[in-house]
Amino acid sequence: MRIHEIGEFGLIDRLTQRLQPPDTSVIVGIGDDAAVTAYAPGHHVVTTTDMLVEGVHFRTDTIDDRSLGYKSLAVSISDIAAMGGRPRHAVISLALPVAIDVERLEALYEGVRDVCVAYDTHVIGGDVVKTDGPFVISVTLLGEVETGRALLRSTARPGDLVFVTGTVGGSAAGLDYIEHGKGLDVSPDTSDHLLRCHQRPEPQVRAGRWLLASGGCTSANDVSDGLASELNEIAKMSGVRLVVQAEQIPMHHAAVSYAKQRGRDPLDWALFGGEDYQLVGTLDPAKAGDVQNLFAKEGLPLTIIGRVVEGRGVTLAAPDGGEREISPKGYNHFAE
Ligand SMILES: Nc1ncnc2c1ncn2[C@@H]1O[C@H](COP(=O)(O)OP(=O)(O)O)[C@@H](O)[C@H]1O
Ligand SMILES: Cc1ncc(C[n+]2csc(CCOP(=O)(O)OP(=O)(O)O)c2C)c(N)n1
Ligand SMILES: [Mg+2]
Ligand SMILES: [Mg+2]
Ligand SMILES: [Mg+2]
Repeated sequence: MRIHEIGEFGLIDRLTQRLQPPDTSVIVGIGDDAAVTAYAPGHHVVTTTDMLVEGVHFRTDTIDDRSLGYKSLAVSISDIAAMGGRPRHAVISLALPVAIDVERLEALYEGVRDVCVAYDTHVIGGDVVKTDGPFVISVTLLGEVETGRALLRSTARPGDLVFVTGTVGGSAAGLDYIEHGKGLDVSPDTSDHLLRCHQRPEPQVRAGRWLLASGGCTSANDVSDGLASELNEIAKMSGVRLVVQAEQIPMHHAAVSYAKQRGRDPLDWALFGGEDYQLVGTLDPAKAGDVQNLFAKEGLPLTIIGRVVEGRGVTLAAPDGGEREISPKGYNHFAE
C-alpha cells in the first residue's frame, strides 16, 4: 500500500497502533502537541539523538525492516547505557520517500515495539515528512540516571584498568558477510551470529547499570565507531593514555573463523569496524576484582584489555612486546 492511500494521519495511526501501551511515566503521550513525561525523584534526564540514513547506515539488502526498527532504537539505548542510565522515552521522526510501502513501515514499527518491550522504553511521539531524498530515521531517546552518578568519558585516571563488555568486531564481520560471504562455506551458527550482531545489536543497559552500581567504573563509552575511536575519545577527554593488549580484545569465534575464510584480520573489524554497541571504559583498580565477580555472577561478559597511564593517545601492545599507536581511525562520516 502507498502512503497517499491513507494519508499522513492514517499512517501515524497504523504505526502507533503497533506500539506497546504507555506506562504511568507517560502523562501525555502520542496525540497532543507535545508529550509530558515524569521522571523518578533523585534522577537526572539523559538525552541522546541519532539518525539512520538509507545508503549510509542501512540498505534493503543489509537489513530487514523489522530489524531496522529494532536497531534504530538500540543504537540510542546504547548511548544511555554508556552513561549508566535507564532508557525511558523515545521520539521517532521519519523522512519518507513517497513510494515507500506502508507495510515496510509497519514492519519497522514491529521492530520498534520489540526493542521497547525488551528495554522498557515507550515511544511518546515523533514526526513524519515526505522527502525526495533517502529514507531517514531519526531517534531521540530520553533516559534517567541517579543524580550525579552518570558514567562519563572524561574521568579515567592513570592506574585504572581498561575493560570492554561482550565481544567486538561482530557487526563489521556481519556486514562483510552480507556483502561478500554468500559464496563461502559458512556454518549456519556462524552466519546467524554475525547477522545478529549487525542487524539486532543488544545495547548493554544491564552492564551499564551494574557498572554504575558497583561504584568501580571511572569512565565509559559505547562502541559505535569502533574500539580504536572510542578508546581515543576516552583518552582525549580524560587527558590520559590507554595501553591495550591486542590479544586480550574479546572476539567471538564466529567472527574469527569467518575472518580466516575471508583472509582478513578480525582485529581490524574489532578496532575499526564499529556498531558493536558494547561498552568500553575504565575501572578503579581497587574495585576491579569486585566488578569482575559481580559481572560473572550476573552472567555478563566483561574483559580487562589494558591499563591507563600518564600521557595522551592509545597504544596497542602485541604479545611479542611490540607497541604501536592506534589512531582514532574508525567509522567517520566525513573521512576522506
Ligand atoms: N549537530 C550537532 N549539534 C550539536 N551537538 C552535536 C551535533 N552532532 C553531534 N553532537 C554532539 O557531539 C557529541 C559526540 O557525538 P557522537 O560522536 O555522535 O557521539 P556518539 O558516537 O556517542 O553517538 C555528542 O555529545 C553529540 O550530542
Ligand atoms: C549499508 C551500510 N554501510 C556501512 C555501514 C557501517 N556503518 C554505518 S554508520 C557506522 C558507524 C555508526 O553510526 P554513527 O552515525 O557514526 O553513530 P554514532 O557514532 O553517532 O552513534 C557504521 C560502522 C552500515 N551499517 N550499513
Ligand atoms: Mg551520535
Ligand atoms: Mg556513543
Ligand atoms: Mg559515529
